[in-house]
Amino acid sequence: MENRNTFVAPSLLASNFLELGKEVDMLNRSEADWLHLDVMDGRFVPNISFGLPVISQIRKATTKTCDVHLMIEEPEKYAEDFKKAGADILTVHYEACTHLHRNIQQIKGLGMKAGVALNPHTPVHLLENVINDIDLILIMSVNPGFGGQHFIPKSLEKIRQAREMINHYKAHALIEVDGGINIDNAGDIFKAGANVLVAGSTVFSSKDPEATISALRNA
Ligand SMILES: O=C(CO)[C@@H](O)[C@H](O)COP(=O)(O)O
Repeated sequence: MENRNTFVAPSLLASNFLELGKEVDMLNRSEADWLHLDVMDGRFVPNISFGLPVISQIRKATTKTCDVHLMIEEPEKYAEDFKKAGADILTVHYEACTHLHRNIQQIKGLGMKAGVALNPHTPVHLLENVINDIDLILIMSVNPGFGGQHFIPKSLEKIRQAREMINHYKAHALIEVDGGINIDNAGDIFKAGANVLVAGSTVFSSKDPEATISALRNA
């Protein structure tokens, strides 16, 4: 990860899958820091997106960080496969992991950065016992499963709480925020303490996605 502490990670969920190669080329040219890849299993969330073969192809087409967000049950069964597919960061959901500490160790043992995502109803303090073990907290600012939803305002308070917890425990985890992010709220989200903004529809439905990525990054 580069020596900057604010990043933008466009979510390919909102891209044109028929033109995936061109979309990745656009992201390669852009100031996007990471590519955010949403994997949904139709069980943990009520939607199915894409999986390992698509991520392997994207990996071959970019040198940018591949930030994989698993919205799946039993993520431990697939961690090794996602490493082989090219994930740099693997994020699992707190709500999907009975043995979260073990799952984090597994991901790090495979050589990836480990993230933990929190659904909107899940309190931040539940990560206290693993905060020094993880590289990233992903605060979901919408209920996971779909792009194009509205940012849940309470998420700003959760970002502040996460920042306080990281400072208190002298942890190094980055705070990533995902869902309903646009040019108008990006500045407040960074100000609350976020490091990484994930944006899907704001980037891919924009007339000039590259300019939108730069604007988000400088918000
Ligand atoms: O993980 C998810 C949805 O579950 C997100 O990454 C969305 O893809 C973000 O989309 P927008 O809200 O930015 O359209």
